[in-house]
Amino acid sequence: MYDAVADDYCYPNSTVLKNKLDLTDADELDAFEAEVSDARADEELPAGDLDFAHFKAVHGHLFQDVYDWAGEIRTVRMSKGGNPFCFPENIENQAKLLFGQLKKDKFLAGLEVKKFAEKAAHFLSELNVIHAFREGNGRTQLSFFLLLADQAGYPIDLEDLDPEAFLDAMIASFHGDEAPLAALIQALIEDQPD
Ligand SMILES: Nc1ncnc2c1ncn2[C@@H]1O[C@H](COP(=O)(O)OP(=O)(O)OP(=O)(O)O)[C@@H](O)[C@H]1O
Repeated sequence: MYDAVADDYCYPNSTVLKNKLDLTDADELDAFEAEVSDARADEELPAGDLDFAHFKAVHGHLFQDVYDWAGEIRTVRMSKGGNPFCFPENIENQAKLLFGQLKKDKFLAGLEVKKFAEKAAHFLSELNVIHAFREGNGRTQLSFFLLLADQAGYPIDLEDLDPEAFLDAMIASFHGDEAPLAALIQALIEDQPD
């Protein structure tokens, strides 16, 4: 749940996001959203160049059944747990910088595991600060990270991810400490069966 309450994305006098099924009950929407985005995540994700357009396409794929604005950046300010994300008017520019750096870094290919984990943690942390979408950022970040890791030669199985530890690490990274996130990523890679 975001700190930001009712906005134009929500039904009048409600914090439930307008959705394609017109579900107005928060629990029903959560359940539907979880089910269909999981199913979409199991499908082949859109192909792309690991750029911002690709990232948005992944969000569009995961949430196409739920929101009209799937794949489109948000237009409202948001925060979580008191932590403010990028203002909407700065999202495009910040994303251009972040994805530009990723390209300069050759999409993190050819790095030994520790370096890859550090760089990937930094990328994920910055991506989270941008928080491009009104909803679905966490799931899109993870799906995109899997594509990135796969292409860099480090295929990862998310079954092995501890969601609570991951969330704590993401929040720590928001406050500038990327070490727990890097350690989690490194452990995920090292724990993969050969
Ligand atoms: N207090 C916080 N400060 C900074 N970032 C946070 C905080 N709480 C959660 N996050 C980040 O925001 C993501 C969730 O964003 P959002 O709710 O848009 O995504 P989601 O896919 O709908 O939800 P989830 O990731 O919980 O399934 C988390 O995965 C985490 O990376």
